[in-house]
Amino acid sequence: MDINAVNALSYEDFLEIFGNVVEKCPIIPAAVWIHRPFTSLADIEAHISDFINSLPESGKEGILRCHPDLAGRELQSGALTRDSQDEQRAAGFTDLQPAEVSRLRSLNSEYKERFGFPFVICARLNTKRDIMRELLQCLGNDRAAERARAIGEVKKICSLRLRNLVLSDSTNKL
Ligand SMILES: NC(=O)N[C@H]1NC(=O)NC1=O
Repeated sequence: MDINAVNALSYEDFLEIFGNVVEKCPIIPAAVWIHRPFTSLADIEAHISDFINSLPESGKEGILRCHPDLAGRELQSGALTRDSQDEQRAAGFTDLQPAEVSRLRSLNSEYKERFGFPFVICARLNTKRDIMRELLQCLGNDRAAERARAIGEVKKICSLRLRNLVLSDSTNKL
């Protein structure tokens, strides 16, 4: 869909289509609706980013807590959102060996205990090996640094989800 088609959507249809660009946080696309008409895909992305930046630190952590664990029980039971399922598959998490699953789960638990929110990383931009390395490294960060890094990853995930839904400006020109 191009940006004109996005701007022509009803509020309900906009939320139906864009409701999960930030995992399980439909309030975010709902909040940026007020900025229509959007001038481009980058414009929608910038409004989402500004909205997230405007939240108090507790709100940012709330966004992080909406994210499922990588290779967690929801992946195993098929309870992930379609977006998450596709992203975790792309990073190779549907094909882990049992030993890799238990290692990852134990590191995820340690991380959650330390920071109070799950480890979040843009799965589409990393291999499972990168992700394991990053998770180990991040365990040494302090909470504020980790919150900021993870929110940066939420924005990358959002950007890729938006690109799946809206043609970019350069594509529009083709
Ligand atoms: N925890 C976490 O990073 N989850 C995710 N990352 C991603 O790209 N999709 C997710 O569900």
